[in-house]
Amino acid sequence: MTRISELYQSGTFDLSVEIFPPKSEKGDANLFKTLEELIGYQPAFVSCTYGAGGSTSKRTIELCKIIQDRFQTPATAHFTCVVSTREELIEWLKNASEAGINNIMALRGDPPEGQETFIPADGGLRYANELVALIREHFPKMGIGVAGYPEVHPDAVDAKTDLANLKRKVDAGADAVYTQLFFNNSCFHDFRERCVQAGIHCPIIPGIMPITEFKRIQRITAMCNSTLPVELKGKLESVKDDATAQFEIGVEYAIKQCQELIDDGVPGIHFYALNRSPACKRIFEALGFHKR
Ligand SMILES: NC(=O)C1=CN([C@@H]2O[C@H](COP(=O)(O)OP(=O)(O)OC[C@H]3O[C@@H](n4cnc5c(N)ncnc54)[C@H](O)[C@@H]3O)[C@@H](O)[C@H]2O)C=CC1
Ligand SMILES: Nc1nc(=O)c2c([nH]1)NC[C@@H]1CN(c3ccc(C(=O)N[C@@H](CCC(=O)O)C(=O)O)cc3)CN21
Repeated sequence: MTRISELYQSGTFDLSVEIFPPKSEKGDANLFKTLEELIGYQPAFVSCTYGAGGSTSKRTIELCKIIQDRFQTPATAHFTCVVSTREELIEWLKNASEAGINNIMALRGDPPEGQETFIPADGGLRYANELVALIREHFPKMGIGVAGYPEVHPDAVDAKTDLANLKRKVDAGADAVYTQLFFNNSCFHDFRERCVQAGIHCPIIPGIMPITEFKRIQRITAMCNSTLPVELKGKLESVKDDATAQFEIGVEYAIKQCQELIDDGVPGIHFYALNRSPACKRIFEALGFHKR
């Protein structure tokens, strides 16, 4: 199956979609329905997150295997440094590789629930660049994606240091950068320009999350340190008791935002679909991507 290193060639456009491991059987059924809907748009890969505290580490591999075997679509497994020793990380990578997974999203990881700051495990890794280096050392052919922060990572000392840290990840061998979700394209443009100036030359893929619910997006943007433009927030607030109106505003906004990015020549878009298909379907169709 395709590796991230083979994507984003000039003249191509690659869609990708992100999901998370559900916590119930009902959640599983919903996820498989979502995958069936979205796979028709032939994403270059589907990525599956890795639960905080490594809670879903086996599930992430299982779901990636299902994405590849049942849905015939390349998978990218998210992978974090949280709670694992070096040896445990290598063991997980071996399992992933044996399951046929060719792509890893290499992350430091969020602190486990109830913990404010990230504390590295004894004998573990502290930063994502160390994880990238570990993967490159033991599995040199693996496709590797890393996270980039147009609005700066919440733990970062400042924007410049954060960018220097992104460069460490790319220099350690990452193939592409996937951005944290953002709603203001000018943030992305500035970020991309700063990346080039800092000597980061790999593809930078915007990460877009369609808004489907005002409450949910407020929760998620707080977690991700992403800003909702004042005007958009006001519009959503004015229909806070109308779920359908919130969805419509979210879809309209994402279509405009993505169309602008495509017109600007981005090599792909990574969609934070997060186990839901209706908004993505509407957006894909409006952008001229049609079902196979
Ligand atoms: N889909 C997912 O699962 C995603 C998860 N995230 C989460 O975002 C958080 C950060 O992850 P990453 O971006 O992978 O972490 P990272 O290790 O690249 O960066 C984390 C923080 O440490 C700083 N830093 C990085 N390398 C450093 C170094 N060598 N020396 C000193 N400081 C350094 C960075 O500036 C940043 O503030 C995690 O909580 C991750 O799980 C982010 C995007 C997507
Ligand atoms: N700091 C950070 N951590 C992440 O894990 C992360 C990011 N940023 N940025 C991009 C995406 C967004 N992620 C998300 C966001 C929301 C859900 C989500 O929908 N969670 C459910 C609850 C999960 C459950 O209990 O089943 C929700 O309704 O909020 C999952 C992954 C993963 N990614």
